[in-house]
Amino acid sequence: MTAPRFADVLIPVAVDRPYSYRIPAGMELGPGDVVAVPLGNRTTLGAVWALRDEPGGVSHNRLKEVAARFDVPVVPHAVRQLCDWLADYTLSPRGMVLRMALRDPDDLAPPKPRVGLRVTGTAPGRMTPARGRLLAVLADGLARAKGEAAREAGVSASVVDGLVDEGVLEAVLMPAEALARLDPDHAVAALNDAQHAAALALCDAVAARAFAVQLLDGVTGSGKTEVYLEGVAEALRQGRQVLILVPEIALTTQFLDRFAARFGHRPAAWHSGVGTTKRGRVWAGVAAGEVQVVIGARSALFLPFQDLGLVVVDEEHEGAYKQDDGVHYHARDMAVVRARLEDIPVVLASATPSVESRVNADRGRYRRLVLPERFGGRDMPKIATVDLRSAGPPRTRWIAPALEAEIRRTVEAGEQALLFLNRRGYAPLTLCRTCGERIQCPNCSAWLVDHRFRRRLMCHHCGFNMPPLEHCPKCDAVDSFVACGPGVERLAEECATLFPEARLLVLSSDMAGGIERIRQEIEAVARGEADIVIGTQLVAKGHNFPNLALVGVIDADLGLSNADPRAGERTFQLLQQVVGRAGRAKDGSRALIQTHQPEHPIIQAIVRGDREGFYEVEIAMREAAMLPPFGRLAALVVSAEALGDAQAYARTLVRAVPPTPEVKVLGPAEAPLALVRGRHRVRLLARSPRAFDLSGWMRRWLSSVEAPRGNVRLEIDVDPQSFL
Ligand SMILES: Nc1ncnc2c1ncn2[C@@H]1O[C@H](COP(=O)(O)OP(=O)(O)OP(=O)(O)O)[C@@H](O)[C@H]1O
Ligand SMILES: [Zn+2]
Repeated sequence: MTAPRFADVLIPVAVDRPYSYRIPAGMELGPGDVVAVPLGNRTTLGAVWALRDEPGGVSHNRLKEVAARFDVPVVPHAVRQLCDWLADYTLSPRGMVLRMALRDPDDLAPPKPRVGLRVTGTAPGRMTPARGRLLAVLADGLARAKGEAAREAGVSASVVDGLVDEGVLEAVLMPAEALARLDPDHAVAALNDAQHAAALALCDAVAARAFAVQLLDGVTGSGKTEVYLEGVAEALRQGRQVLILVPEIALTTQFLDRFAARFGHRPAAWHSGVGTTKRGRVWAGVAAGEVQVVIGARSALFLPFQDLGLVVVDEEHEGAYKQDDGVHYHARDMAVVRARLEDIPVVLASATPSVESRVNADRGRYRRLVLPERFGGRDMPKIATVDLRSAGPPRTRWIAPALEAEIRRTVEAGEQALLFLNRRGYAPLTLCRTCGERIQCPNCSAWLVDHRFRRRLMCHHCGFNMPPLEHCPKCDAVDSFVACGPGVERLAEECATLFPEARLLVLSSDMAGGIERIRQEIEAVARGEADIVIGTQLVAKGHNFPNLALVGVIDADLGLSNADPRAGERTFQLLQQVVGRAGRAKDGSRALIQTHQPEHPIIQAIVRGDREGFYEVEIAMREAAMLPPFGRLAALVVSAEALGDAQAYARTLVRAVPPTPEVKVLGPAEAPLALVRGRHRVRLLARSPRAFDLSGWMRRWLSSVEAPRGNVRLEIDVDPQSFL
């Protein structure tokens, strides 16, 4: 057999098809190899998608040659299949999907050899206390990195340099740092019966080495983490790798510590906050099979695991798993796809499973593992509503008397209260008292949010910001602005007035100091170093605050009012999660929910702790309306600098809709967010039954229409989560 002479190479740009190249004599290529190929007048990176004896389509002589093959990990078979699958399903150019699965070979260079210092035996000419401390640290004769030695001895780097100059210390090469091995039996947790049963089922699934989806459905604080860590342990015993996806990886220090307590070491982390060098090492380690467990954000789905044995998706209901720019994909769903391609089990864990996952479990496609009670028999918080229509706070205040009394009681008892308000900044709207003008973003159909800590008015959609105004732009009145509605900063102001003695902490994703500061503050809350915590949805997610006894929801109606078909589900999940932060270590916890509609079925389901009731009603509603998972949806957003251009292209699309009884195309309609970043947005929505190949149909439809021209853009979102 002769070696194939042509290679189809996929390039990580917005193209859907691989290009054919000639393989130069002497070069051996395999599928997934990372190569350099000429493209136009430059050389670009690509991955070998297929090998052939005949070129695909183009005549032989015009074909260019593959320029080089890089000695880096290949894109594994399962990842190539995942790219193909994801591109087909989401109607994204395959090259853009590959982009998420490729690393620049420069970032994968083996780590530089480490240089250490050790004593030579020569005595220093002059002794100082600092030199003495340094030599004492190095007295064992072992080499240490310069910074490490200086830190351990508490001396400056110049002290070290001085001794090197005198020949007292010498530089030596140190062996590469070996990766710590995780020990599946390092500290096995004692599980309760429900945990034990669920863990056994997981371990069996891992041992079976076959595709299966487990929905780990356990109330908040039931100990889901301990359960899936047993699945991780089983995969480690089998010598296989594990991927754990989390929605907000930067805030998972608590999890990393728990993991280390269970297995002896932390897992490798993969997210945008990890530096390029470190990422390159994780990538290479994953490909070599040396990195055993990765905890990562959604992009970790594309890592080149050599022998993946289990995927865990924690907080599977989280909206953060949906990527809403570039390639629109849902990392939970793609985790299931990857598990199927690898033929391994996947665990979806949540206290509030998505309706999709719950329906899959009810239909028997997923196996449901239930933890019905909190670990240690802890009570769920006692939940009550505050009817804002009759028992609300005085004007321009947001904390009703009943909630105020509860907060006082809590703080006086030395426990923590958490006030939840899903609105960043001071006030969502600034209004001119004289003429009624509302201050809007110049680029978006959105109000500017008053951020007093930063002294800026900011747009939450495009990032536009400006200093607070003195004159009204419309009527020129001076000092005429009033802040309307509450944000977390304003709530903090109210708390400071009501509870001047209490230690207040505001947790919001836009705080100065970024993610690192938020991480520290979350740890401080967990240690009990705040009496009243005021937070956005950031605080609702998976944290363990042992001293937290009261949760107050300032405005439960926020998510209920809009026309988004997922609003009900999202509100239920968010409220259930935030209420579930209370009483995790002690009984007697409470939650108060302020609402204008205490009779609303979702609020009622929360108050009564009636999860099953919620799912029953929500599932019936989705089925009646043919909404996911009973029907399929795909959103198309046409945007342009001029509204007319966007509308014209949207109408062109509608005219070309192939007549198909299964599919209904709704729109065009102005998007709820009609203007973003200076672009006008018009939406279409395609809906089909579940059993219909909507992606394939869309591809046929769109290929019959001319691509948008000029500044008109078309964005496609299959299975949309957001309806803005
Ligand atoms: N078997 C166990 N032994 C000791 N402690 C446990 C065990 N299981 C759970 N816990 C403790 O119970 C608490 C809740 O567990 P965990 O955080 O895993 O719950 P969860 O189900 O993930 O909750 P949530 O969905 O609210 O995030 C934690 O403090 C955890 O350490
Ligand atoms: Zn804006």
